[in-house]
Amino acid sequence: MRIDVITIFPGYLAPLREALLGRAISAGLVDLAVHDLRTWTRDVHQAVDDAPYGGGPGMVMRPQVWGEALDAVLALDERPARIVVPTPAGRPFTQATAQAWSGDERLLFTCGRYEGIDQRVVDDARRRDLTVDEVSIGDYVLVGGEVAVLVMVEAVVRLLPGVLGNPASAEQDSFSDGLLEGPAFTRPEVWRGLAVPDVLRSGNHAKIARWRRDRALERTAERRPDLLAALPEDALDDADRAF
Ligand SMILES: COc1cc(COC(=O)c2cn[nH]c2)cc(-c2cccnc2)c1
Repeated sequence: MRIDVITIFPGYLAPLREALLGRAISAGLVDLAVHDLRTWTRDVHQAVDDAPYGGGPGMVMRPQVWGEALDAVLALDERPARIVVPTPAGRPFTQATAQAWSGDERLLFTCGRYEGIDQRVVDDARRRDLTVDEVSIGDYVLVGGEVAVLVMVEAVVRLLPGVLGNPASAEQDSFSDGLLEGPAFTRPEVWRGLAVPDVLRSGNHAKIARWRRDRALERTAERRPDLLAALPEDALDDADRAF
């Protein structure tokens, strides 16, 4: 997978070259290229923003600079790219999104700052039949899209074959069965007077699986009833309902 990121703060993306993601890049599982948006400015001040039409607070990122940057970066590779715009106004980015994008050949992230990017940049790309996804990583406002890109790249790249040492861990992700993960424990058996639940040391794998499922259902019902309500009819068996 090729990943391009266009930003006015390339340094913000440095963490992508650390640890797991860094190893995925060194192993050639991911090609990462970070581009400074100001490369495509033409004025001495390298202006990337201007006042919003219609008034209102803050500034908007100029279409000319973004248009030239997108065209230039797209042209660097003939593989079709999914253009991703992180924004509070986007569709929710979920594990399902990460799963879907992990099959893409190329992702191109555009990091907006200020109040956002002139809408015509997205409109122009879409009318050229480019895939443009405006997505939100959560209902809060960040100063720029860079942090959202770190989140999304990590969620996607960890799903690529060969990236995680233990692929089972991605398959048994939280949300993979639509429920939250239950509690996890490791040694010692007793820590500060708190013991590991006996069932987990019983060696009875059926009982352990049942206990884990019950804890996941309990936690999901308590913290994310919306996820429980969204489960397909056949997702819960009689034992689940009994819980
Ligand atoms: C592209 O347009 C953007 C992008 C961003 C950065 O992304 C996020 O904040 C985000 C992404 N998922 N959840 C939040 C922020 C603004 C923005 C800032 C101030 C007021 N209004 C909007 C605009």
